[in-house]
Amino acid sequence: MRKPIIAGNWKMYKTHEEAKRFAAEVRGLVPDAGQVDAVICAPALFLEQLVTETKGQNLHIGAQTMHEEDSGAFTGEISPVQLKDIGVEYIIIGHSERRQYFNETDESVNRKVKAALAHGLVPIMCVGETLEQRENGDTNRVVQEQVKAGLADISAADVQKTVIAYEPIWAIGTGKTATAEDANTVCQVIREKVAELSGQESADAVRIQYGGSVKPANIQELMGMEHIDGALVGGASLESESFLKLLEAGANA
Ligand SMILES: O=C(CO)COP(=O)(O)O
Repeated sequence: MRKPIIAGNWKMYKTHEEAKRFAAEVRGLVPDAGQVDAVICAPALFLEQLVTETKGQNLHIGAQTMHEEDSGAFTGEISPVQLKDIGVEYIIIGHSERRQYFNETDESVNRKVKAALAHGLVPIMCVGETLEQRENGDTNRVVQEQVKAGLADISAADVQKTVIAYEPIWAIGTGKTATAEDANTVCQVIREKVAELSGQESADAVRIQYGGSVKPANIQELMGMEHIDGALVGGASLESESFLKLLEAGANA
């Protein structure tokens, strides 16, 4: 069985003080590691502090993007080596907001996924269609192409360590969720693509999250679906109370 993974994506929210308060509020309340992997992907500024403040708990810290090189003259960027050095364990790669506003492409996503794996970070690789693509019946083709390009030249052992997040762009921050059945269908399409690219063992092991307006009220139904192994959550991960409810639902899935 695949262990559920619930990850919060704080995006560009919270002050230093608010991040600190969140860590204090969840202390001692995170379900244990046998039940669920719990992750917070925070703004880079707060990563080191959060790693320290969550030590010894089943709450793992991730970044929201990174550069693929180990070091170099890339003003403003952060490398996998630097993230690993301060105790970061997860990295979101190719979020639709990065693809839309920061020119990330399937090719750069692939380079970053490889770099993350090479440095022992767990990549959460995001895929998903726009509303227009969905309305044109292109959803399956779009996500299959993103998965194929994103996982190009990655060994089966590394594919099995990767988390794929299916986030339909029209469902992000809009309050619109894909129905659990629709989300499950696309996650199944992704799993079948992984089987074709990397073998059945990879497809059985790879964890696929759904993301897009996930909240305590709908997570249970989503987690009940065969091909949905977790959630990547924006808005509902910002408050400790709702994040803990999401973890609880993940632990009981
Ligand atoms: O983009 C998301 C997580 O990466 C989803 O955001 P919301 O949960 O706020 O819709």
